[in-house]
Amino acid sequence: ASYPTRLVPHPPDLVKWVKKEGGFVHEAVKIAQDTTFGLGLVASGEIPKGSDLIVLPDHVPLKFHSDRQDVAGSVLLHLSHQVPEELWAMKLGLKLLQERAKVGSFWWPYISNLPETYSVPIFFTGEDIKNLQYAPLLYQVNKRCRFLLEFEQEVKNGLKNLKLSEHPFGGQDVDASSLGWAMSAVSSRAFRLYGKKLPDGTCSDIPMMLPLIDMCNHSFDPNAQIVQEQDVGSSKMLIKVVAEKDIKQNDPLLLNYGCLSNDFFLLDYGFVVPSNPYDYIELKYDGALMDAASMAAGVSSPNFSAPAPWQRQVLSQLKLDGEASNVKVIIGGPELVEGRLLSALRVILSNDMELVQRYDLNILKSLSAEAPLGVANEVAVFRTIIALCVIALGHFPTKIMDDESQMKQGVPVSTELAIQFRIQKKSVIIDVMRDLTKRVKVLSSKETSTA
Ligand SMILES: C[S@@+](CC[C@H](N)C(=O)[O-])C[C@H]1O[C@@H](n2cnc3c(N)ncnc32)[C@H](O)[C@@H]1O
Repeated sequence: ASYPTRLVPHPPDLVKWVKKEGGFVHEAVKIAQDTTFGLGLVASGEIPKGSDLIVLPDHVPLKFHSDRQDVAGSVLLHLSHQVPEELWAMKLGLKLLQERAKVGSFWWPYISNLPETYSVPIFFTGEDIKNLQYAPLLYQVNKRCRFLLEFEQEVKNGLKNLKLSEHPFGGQDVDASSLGWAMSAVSSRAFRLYGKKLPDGTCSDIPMMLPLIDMCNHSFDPNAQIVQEQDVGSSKMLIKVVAEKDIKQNDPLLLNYGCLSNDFFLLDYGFVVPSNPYDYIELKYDGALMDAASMAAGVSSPNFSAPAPWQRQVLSQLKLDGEASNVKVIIGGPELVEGRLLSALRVILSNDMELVQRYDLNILKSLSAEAPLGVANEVAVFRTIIALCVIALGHFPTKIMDDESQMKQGVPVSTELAIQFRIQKKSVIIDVMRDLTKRVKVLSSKETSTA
């Protein structure tokens, strides 16, 4: 359990503040320390399904808004334009930093209740980043770290020579570490909700920080959910948390943050979900790798490196070959084997062009389509994927057993998170291997019983 300290030692009472601002908080909703996930919301009594738990009026959420009329506003807007879209949390983070620095900010009761530190990997030591042992995440972490260092320079340049009255951060120094704090505060707590109605009737999707609501921890089996409603008699939106189930006394109030892989849980929220059904590993669809795997699986002279023209055609339909190709494929998650990889293997391991062309590609992509190109083909496909899994496991420098004994020795929080993360990635691979081994057994018994 970790209990990050808050920005100030004794922050104001958030529940009282939300009520004072015209919001509603169910009398049985309390902030509690006793969860394993830091602070959380807990029911102090029974709450029936359908009850409103928290209602926030429109002016309480913190959104990116910048007044271009004043200099400070336009400086902030200019800086925000330099943040790439995928790092939207940094954009709202600029607003958060501005409010954090402002004396008498409307949001101070909220901001002072935010954690002082975050366990996201941008704050890991170089050693712990390596401890993740998984290249796609290392890449993302390094990208974010690089961005923060470059953005620090942009911000410093943008703030140079400004008068105090024009300074968006009240004259305070802003560096990579404070930018990282703000980005993590937002990525771990903001929700993307409907913004204003656009002229075409659709709604824009805007990130916002929701005071008090963001004290709810995550579960894939939540008992509460966020809903947006039009306020009666006005055009303003209310944001509510509603009980999705009957809630018992002492139950934590839990929201589903999204069906995300552990890469995103760790990068954005600083935690890892054990046995996460949405976790997966990324592989590259590469002819040489596929040949190696299928040979290890007992296929004699596979032709992944030199597919026949009709097979290449299918590969390019699957965007695994040709100009606009995307060779990143995934194993694990709800699909178990990405449809593009499964169908590519089925097609390349078949030499029956006519049979392949009889099928819709969507059927060939589906694991529930039973051995569409024959049992022998399906067995070769599954064995090849199992061999791919063995190769992928071999890329991790340690085994799960080593990881577990390292954890038992007692390690710092960030090392523990890195080890948990890589244990989960390896478990995803092992689970896929187990599942496919079972399928191979079933298929082989079918083959022998029909033989
Ligand atoms: C929206 S905040 C929830 C309130 C937070 N616990 C606090 O102390 O302010 C999200 C953070 O809570 C923690 N958290 C939420 N759900 C979690 C879970 N299922 N497992 C581990 N940590 C969790 C993580 O630190 C995450 O970044």
